Amino acid sequence: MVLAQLGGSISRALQQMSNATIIDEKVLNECLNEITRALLQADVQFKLVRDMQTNIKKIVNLDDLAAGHNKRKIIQQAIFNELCKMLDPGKPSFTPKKGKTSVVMFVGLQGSGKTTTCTKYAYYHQKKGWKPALVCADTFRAGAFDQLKQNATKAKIPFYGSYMESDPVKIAVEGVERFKKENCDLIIVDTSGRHKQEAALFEEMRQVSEATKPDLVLFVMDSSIGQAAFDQAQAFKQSVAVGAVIVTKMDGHAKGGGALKLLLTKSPVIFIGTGEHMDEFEVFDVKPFVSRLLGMGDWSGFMDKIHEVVPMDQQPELLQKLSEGNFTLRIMYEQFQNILKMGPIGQVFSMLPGFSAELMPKGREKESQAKIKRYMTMMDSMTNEELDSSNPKLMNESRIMRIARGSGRHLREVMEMLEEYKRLAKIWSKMKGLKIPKKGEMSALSRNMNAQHMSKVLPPQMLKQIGGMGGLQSLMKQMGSTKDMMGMFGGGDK
Ligand SMILES: Nc1nc2c(ncn2[C@@H]2O[C@H](COP(=O)(O)OP(=O)(O)OP(=O)(O)O)[C@@H](O)[C@H]2O)c(=O)[nH]1
Repeated sequence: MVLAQLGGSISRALQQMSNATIIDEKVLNECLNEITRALLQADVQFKLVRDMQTNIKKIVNLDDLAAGHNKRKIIQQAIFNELCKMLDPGKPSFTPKKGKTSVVMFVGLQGSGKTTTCTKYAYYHQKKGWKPALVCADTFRAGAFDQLKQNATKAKIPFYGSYMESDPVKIAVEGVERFKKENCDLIIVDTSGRHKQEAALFEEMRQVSEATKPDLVLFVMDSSIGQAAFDQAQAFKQSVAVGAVIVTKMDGHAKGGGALKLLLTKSPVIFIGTGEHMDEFEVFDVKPFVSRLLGMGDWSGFMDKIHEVVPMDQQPELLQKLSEGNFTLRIMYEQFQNILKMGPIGQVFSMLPGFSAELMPKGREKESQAKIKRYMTMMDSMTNEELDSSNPKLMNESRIMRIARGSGRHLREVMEMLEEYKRLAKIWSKMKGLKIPKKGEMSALSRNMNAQHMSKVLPPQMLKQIGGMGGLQSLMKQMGSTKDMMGMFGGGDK
């Protein structure tokens, strides 16, 4: 991920501050300078960074803080809040409603990932029960219709386009009309990204927009081209009313942290593209994003993924088992299955408490995926009794040898897998008693979650940093919602 380096620098600065015995002006300044350096290197505007620093210093007035105050906690929270504030454009964009027809027009220069993103956007909604459809109004690039057709067919999404017609406005109107008649609730119009002359492209965008009257115009921005993407956005905004932005190729490394700057656009960023595949596409939500940027996990994102991929009828059972705190090998097996199903493994791992660092080192996704598959093969050689037991003593030497023989793996590998199980079981046992919300009931987490649970889930070091139970309780009160808390601290036990 492009931003991993930036996130690493910021969390290192926070960690260094936390390690200091006394938090004084010097320690605070060092921490803020480190963060400032990291943000400037990430190409964030100087003024924004300076304002952020001033705000944090205003909130964290060390002289005014009585000795009893937990300074580390206050500083960390101020930094988290300021980063969120910096990334939040404030005004939400138009949001299509399921069951009610909306037309969404995609604009962006050729190569930005527009056609791919159209399909990802359609597929994302289709998985959530929408009836999307794709219209190819790019008549300039030969092959544009074929590309859309191929993507749409793969995802089983209806599409419209023409090899013969050269007027994009005509095709756009025909496509939109047809899919309105077919009661599609999300009609996506893909447009051209190139013309012989730039002015002609913008004129075409204006005409397609005027004729189809889109409810939302989405600008697709390529994160790997840095500043140039901004200038493009400005040019498009002059011809059509861009309502929101999708930033693509956030998985690349080309422009380093420059991608963070792209998230600071005046139009809200609503999704990010994180790979070439259909499901490498994520909702962009500021708080969980910042929390992941700082390496703290994203509990709510993980819950959403669970709801997305685990069959409805199996969800209550799995969540119930997890909340009982009996983490058996079978549950681990099922979780591995789900992880593999969830698609891009790297995306999911960073959301899971306890899974991220050990099992899934950054940049070694393929290796980790292979490791999971290996673990699953070994578990295939286990008996039901072994899979359903949460008693670690059951796995004696002769059982381990049998499993190794049965799966054709080394004894050492079986032991490694069992160690991994023990590590995860320890983390998940701390979730015992936690009521896990049903689909669409994220707020229930707030009601059901209390500081007691949180204190069990948090790494002890982090709990100490926020001032133990007392600090945690007041922090939760201040934050108002435990969803945010879980977003912030879902990183789990390390
Ligand atoms: N790594 C990565 N590649 C992406 C992402 N989104 C799109 N791509 C790739 O970017 C390239 C260009 O994507 P297209 O969808 O063809 O680009 P386009 O903007 O539609 O181009 P035109 O149709 O000519 O306007 C393709 O190789 C895509 O697979 C992303 O999020 N990450």
